[in-house]
Amino acid sequence: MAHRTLVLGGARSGKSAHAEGLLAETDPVTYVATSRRDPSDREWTERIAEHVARRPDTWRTVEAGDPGELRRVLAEPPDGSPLLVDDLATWLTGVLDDAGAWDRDPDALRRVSADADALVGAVRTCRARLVLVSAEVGLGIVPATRSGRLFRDELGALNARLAEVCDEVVLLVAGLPLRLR
Ligand SMILES: Nc1nc2c(ncn2[C@@H]2O[C@H](COP(=O)(O)OP(=O)(O)OP(=O)(O)O)[C@@H](O)[C@H]2O)c(=O)[nH]1
Repeated sequence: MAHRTLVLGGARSGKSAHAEGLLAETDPVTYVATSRRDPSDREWTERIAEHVARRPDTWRTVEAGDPGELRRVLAEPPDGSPLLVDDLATWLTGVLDDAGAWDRDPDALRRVSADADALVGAVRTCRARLVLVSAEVGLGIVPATRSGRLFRDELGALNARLAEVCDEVVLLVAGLPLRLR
């Protein structure tokens, strides 16, 4: 069995469901949610509620909207249980927000880079079975905004580094898994 799996895919590709399926026979699982809740955003709140409703009752959820929280969970997985991290694109959004990096300030970008290094290191040394979900956003047209291009580039680089430290890598396209490693 793979120890570290990276599940990539575009929006609505079915990557979360695929990742959940990989751990369906395992119980309990710690689900690490990296997105930040925003009560003013009804659509996002409903999406999260759908996720919560479809997870087995026995799974534990860790709210890791603070990017550093993910590192802490990877270093000390609760009860050594398998971890499902959903997802690295929202984790990166939080890092870019917190660093104030959207305008490409060099110091802010250095902080982003340091956080990415620390994350990759924490994934490499994580002792628990680990399934990481991340978005593949590099296949469409070049984003019109500087911030859009920054996000696309930073996420593409992060995904490549995560793939290096995972023993299994899968790309979801139209709900179908394509095994890359
Ligand atoms: N804060 C929080 N976020 C959650 C929770 N459950 C799921 N999420 C977030 O929901 C997001 C996934 O939403 P989806 O709508 O499935 O993503 P998608 O990319 O459009 O669709 P798929 O590719 O099909 O997975 C991830 O960023 C998760 O962090 C939760 O309990 N709390």
